[in-house]
Amino acid sequence: MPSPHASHKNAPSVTIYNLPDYLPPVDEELHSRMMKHYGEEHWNRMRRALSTSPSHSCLRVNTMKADTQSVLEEVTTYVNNHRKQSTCTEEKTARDGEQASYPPSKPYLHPIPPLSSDTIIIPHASSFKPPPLFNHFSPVPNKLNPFIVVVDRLCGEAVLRGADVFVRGVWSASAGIASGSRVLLLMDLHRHSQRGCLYADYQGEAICIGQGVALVPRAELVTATHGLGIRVTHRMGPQAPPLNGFLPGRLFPQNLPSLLVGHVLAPLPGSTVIDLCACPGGKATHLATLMRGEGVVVACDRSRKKIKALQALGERMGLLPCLCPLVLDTTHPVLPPSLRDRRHLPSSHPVAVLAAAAENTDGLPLVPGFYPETFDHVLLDPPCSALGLRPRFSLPVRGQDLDAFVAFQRKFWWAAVFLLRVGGSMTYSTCTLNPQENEDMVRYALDTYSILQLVPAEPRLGAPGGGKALSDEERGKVQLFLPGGGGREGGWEEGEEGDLDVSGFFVAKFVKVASVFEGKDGEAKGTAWQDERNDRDSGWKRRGPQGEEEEG
Ligand SMILES: C[S@@+](CC[C@H](N)C(=O)[O-])C[C@H]1O[C@@H](n2cnc3c(N)ncnc32)[C@H](O)[C@@H]1O
Repeated sequence: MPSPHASHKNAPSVTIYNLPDYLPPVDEELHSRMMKHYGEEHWNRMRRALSTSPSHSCLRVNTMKADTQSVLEEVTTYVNNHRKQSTCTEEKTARDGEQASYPPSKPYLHPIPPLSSDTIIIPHASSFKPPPLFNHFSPVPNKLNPFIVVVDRLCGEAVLRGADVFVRGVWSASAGIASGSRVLLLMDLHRHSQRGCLYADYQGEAICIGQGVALVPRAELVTATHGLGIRVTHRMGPQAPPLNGFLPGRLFPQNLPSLLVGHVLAPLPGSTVIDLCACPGGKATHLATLMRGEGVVVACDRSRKKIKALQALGERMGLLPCLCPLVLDTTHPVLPPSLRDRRHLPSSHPVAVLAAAAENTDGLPLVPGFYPETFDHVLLDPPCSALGLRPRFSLPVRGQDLDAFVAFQRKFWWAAVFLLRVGGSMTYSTCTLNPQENEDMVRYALDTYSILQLVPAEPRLGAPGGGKALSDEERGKVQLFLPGGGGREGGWEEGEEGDLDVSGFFVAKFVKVASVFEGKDGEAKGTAWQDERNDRDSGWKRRGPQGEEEEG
């Protein structure tokens, strides 16, 4: 619902939407596919939930560097100091005729083992009441009119997740803002005005997302290239505290379902693991931590820039050399066994391959790939349509793009199956609501690679899968997380499996029960899979669809 403050004469032409009524626009084809799968009511509930952030923050403790219980105490102190600070600012506002206050937050360890060993949940008070300054809002300047700052969409989404405003995210600002001015925060939806314009000249559609205190004057807000610009004192929805840069190296903010993936894969110390699509590295660093730094997690990504950043993260977290970041296109990472003989390598074990590798100028190993059936565990978390990320105010994916994601993801599967040793496990995950990339992909994998067996993804936090691609038993083995109240008609009862206010996510686990080279039809299958591999190199399909998680 647009607010009544739209389009006044001699004033910025702005239409303001209220949270959480705002439904992000979606491409027609995408809309109809989702409606068909989830039903109208459920899909609309999910769309609404997508424009809010989860009602908690989730933090993973780096147990290689810190003790979970003492980190919990530090987090509790930090969160409540932050709350007090914000309440002081709100009390000042209260003296000006408004009120806002929130109860103290009680962070806790996730109750389900083994998450209880490293997972801290910070529950947030939540209010969609417009912030106090909004009551004075009018596009026509007047005495009570507060200063307005418009931020871009990505910055706005980060603010709703708990971030302060960095100057790079500022799109437009009122004249006269000084350091210490209280400002109302709007999020621009369409970039119709010019970046850096005066708020009086701003035109467009926006959402009120909160209020804060300027840390620098207007000129710096709109021209500086880095640094904090506004401390946020009130956000629409969950009142998440800023956590970036808090206890660096010891804490890692990570969505709960993403954090679950490491525990589902559950590598033991000394294991040999490959993460085929590793960056930015949340899951790979978790795996190395669970292995207590013993063994190897080969963390591959085709983006050199991202791999360099992952190397720096691994260093900060004390996980090198167990974590081994590697630039590699993992749609074709399998070396033919014949190459091993030619190179006189002592072993095809990944560690031997890494040890024999030359280094490039960045100090990263130059490895063309690995030999078949040499990893104990494989993680496949490929680029996906990312329809589950929250909060989101734009869903740039079109219905027809979904097929492209599926085609691209299938290119990693043969590699995963070839690299995994017999008896080893493979975990597959996505952050999307698209069933083609979730349940349908599991069906594809089971039908294509009969040597893979679906096993329960445990511990269980999510709901069973949906749709018709999997049998009841198979649906019960995978985990599906849907924003806005679970995966079935009418939502879930409170406390029931699936009743989690999280981002959309999917996870499935497999074991490999026979060799790709074994069995009476093994050779034929091996050839077929090689064909699939050879098929990889055509046109844009090789580069993959340009989703959000892609290089760029
Ligand atoms: C969904 S993200 C992975 C997130 C990661 N697992 C984590 O937990 O932080 C997908 C990643 O795959 C990478 N990628 C895309 N195509 C690739 C390819 N052909 N080979 C290796 N990595 C690729 C992207 O650069 C991106 O970083």
